[in-house]
Amino acid sequence: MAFAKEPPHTHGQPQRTGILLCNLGTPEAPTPAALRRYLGQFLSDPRVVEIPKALWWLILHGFILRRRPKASAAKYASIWRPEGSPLKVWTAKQAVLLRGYLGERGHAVEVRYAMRYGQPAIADQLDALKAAGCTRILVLPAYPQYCAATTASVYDMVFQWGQKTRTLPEFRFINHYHDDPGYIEALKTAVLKHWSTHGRPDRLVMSFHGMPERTLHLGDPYHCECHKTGRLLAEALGLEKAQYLVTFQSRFGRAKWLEPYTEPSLIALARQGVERVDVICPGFSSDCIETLEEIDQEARQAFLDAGGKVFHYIPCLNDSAEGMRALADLCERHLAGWPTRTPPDADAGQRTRERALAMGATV
Ligand SMILES: C=CC1=C(C)c2cc3[nH]c(cc4nc(cc5[nH]c(cc1n2)c(C)c5CCC(=O)O)C(CCC(=O)O)=C4C)c(C)c3C=C
Ligand SMILES: [Fe+2]
Ligand SMILES: [Fe+2]
Repeated sequence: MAFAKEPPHTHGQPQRTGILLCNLGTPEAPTPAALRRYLGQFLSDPRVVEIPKALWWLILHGFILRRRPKASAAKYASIWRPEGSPLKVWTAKQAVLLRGYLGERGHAVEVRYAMRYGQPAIADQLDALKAAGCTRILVLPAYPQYCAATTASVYDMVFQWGQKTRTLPEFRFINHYHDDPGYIEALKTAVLKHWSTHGRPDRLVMSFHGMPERTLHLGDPYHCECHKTGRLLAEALGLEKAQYLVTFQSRFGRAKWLEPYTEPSLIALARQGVERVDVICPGFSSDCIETLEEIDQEARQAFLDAGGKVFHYIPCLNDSAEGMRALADLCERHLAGWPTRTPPDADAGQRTRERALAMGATV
């Protein structure tokens, strides 16, 4: 294998620090063709679908990629924004804001975002960070709970890039932050803000993305970490066990996934006479198809059709000041020992915030 040519090493080159915020990925457009490309790449990742390659290839190309792109495109069209897919719009804003928050604290860091599937690709953004003089890179997967399908898959991509690179930067990885006090506090604030205007529900449903149940038995910590997040958030809110529920959404295929499933749980609550539910999705760092369409549209309808009266969806942390502060704190701790400090440049932070505001951020 040939390594790409790099500029010759010279002493005294600038040694900068970069952060790469990595999210899942999203189609480039809400069209069947773009969905086919996106789903084709996503669902070919052996970290995501763990069944023998030849058999899965037949199922994926013979069935799934024939029907799902069209159905999914219609769902994406219902949540699409003028600037693009919500997942990408939020992730891009978070990267800009993270640089601003860290800049205000006196850390001079380059922050870029990347998508595990689609654009901007992790490899391209690592090249860009390297070209900008970053010799230290902190990788922040945008997933609070560790899961092999998501977190480890981001690492795979970074390692793949590393295998083709001669002069590797020093890497650090944030494995998870499911029990980080700042993250729990940010979720608590989001819920309390919602309740201060809308009052309290009969139940708070915390819905996390699902996984095949066998991955739990194979040792994936994801299920446990979702429950820990749920418990810590409930404790922070002073909720009793009967006042909240941890559920799993987005089941894919026929295998058993983690239970209880979100939508059937909501239907059961409605049938039990629970009038109002609030749903929050703490596993998603930004709103996306899974929250905006599956929860705020489909699950809402299912709850109301089953006799429920009031359904509130509490948005993800997105670009909220609380969420950004939690991410900045988390990064700051993981940057410890790296020479990122410059004299505090409040103006740089302010300029970055202005850029984020120009992009429509709400902070
Ligand atoms: C086998 C299939 C899937 C596994 C396993 C899976 C795990 C998983 N996914 C997320 C986060 C997201 N998933 C999103 C979309 C999405 N997920 C799957 C399938 C699996 N996910 C599909 C097919 C899709 C696309 C939408 C659809 O066609 O239904 C998204 C949103 C992307 C967006 O563009 O908005 C996120 C985020 C986690 C955290 C996870 C395991 C823990
Ligand atoms: Fe998913
Ligand atoms: Fe979904």
